[in-house]
Amino acid sequence: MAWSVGRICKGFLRLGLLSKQTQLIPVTSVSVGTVRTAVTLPSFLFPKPRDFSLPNSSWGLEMMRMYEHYNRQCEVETEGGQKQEGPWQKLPSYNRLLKYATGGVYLSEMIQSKARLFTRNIRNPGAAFEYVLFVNSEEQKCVCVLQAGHLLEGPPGHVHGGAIATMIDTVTGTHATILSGPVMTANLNINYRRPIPLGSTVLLESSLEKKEGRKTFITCRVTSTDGSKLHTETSALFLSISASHLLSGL
Ligand SMILES: CCCCCCCCCC(=O)SCCNC(=O)CCNC(=O)[C@H](O)C(C)(C)COP(=O)(O)OP(=O)(O)OC[C@H]1O[C@@H](n2cnc3c(N)ncnc32)[C@H](O)[C@@H]1OP(=O)(O)O
Repeated sequence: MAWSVGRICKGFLRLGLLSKQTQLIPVTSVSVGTVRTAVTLPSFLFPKPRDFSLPNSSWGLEMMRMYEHYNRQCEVETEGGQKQEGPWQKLPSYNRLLKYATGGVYLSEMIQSKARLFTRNIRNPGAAFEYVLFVNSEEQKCVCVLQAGHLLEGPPGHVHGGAIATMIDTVTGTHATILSGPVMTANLNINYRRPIPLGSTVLLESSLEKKEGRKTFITCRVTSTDGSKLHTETSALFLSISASHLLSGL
């Protein structure tokens, strides 16, 4: 099992680099007696996975505007007219993580399970979490543009606090993974300052505060897209873990 855990680790570690280099290679693993072996299946058996972070018909004007604002900065033109990577990089988003990680090899139990990423398991576009993440490696920042759909209601007309916490965990967790490799959330400390209207588009901005050994401390602010309204402030602690810790469910 050591080799497959190693590959899974690699998949996690590459998460932050996926958008341009990702080669989607469907690989499965089968168990024969006690020996587990990797089998590459012909790609025509697999549909191309959907990248949920691409625009769809449910995205409103503000969601599109903010998406384009950051997407434009993923590729810039030099004075000589050459295209090169910009300061931001868009992260793709699938409804399962390991299945589509580069070189992804995963356990047979996982193939058969019906597990889906919580934030990407509602098929109806615009109904719940519509979001896209961008990462800025130089500034060690992540930004998420979120359009909160009608199924996320908590107080009438406003977004549920748990749904907000889910998105904060997703953004800071992704950011911590990019910075530190496999991690788990140990602590999320959220101050809810101002409710978020259902259907609105907001920004989640995540910044590295510090790293101390296995600990990665991240802060995250949720604001209106023009930055004038502060909705929540969060400090989060992530602890680096070994992939075997994650897979053994300890
Ligand atoms: C690519 C990703 C994309 C997906 C994004 C979604 C991200 C979603 C992320 C999650 O939601 S993860 C799921 C929610 N989190 C959990 O279920 C974690 C459950 N808790 C654990 O598994 C363990 O408690 C944990 C791995 C977090 C820590 O256990 P360890 O045994 O590795 O650490 P240990 O308890 O020995 O503590 C190590 C250090 O951290 C400190 N620590 C641990 N938990 C803490 C805590 N809660 N608050 C403050 N400090 C804490 C602890 O005091 C100690 O400090 P010192 O080294 O300075 O002594």
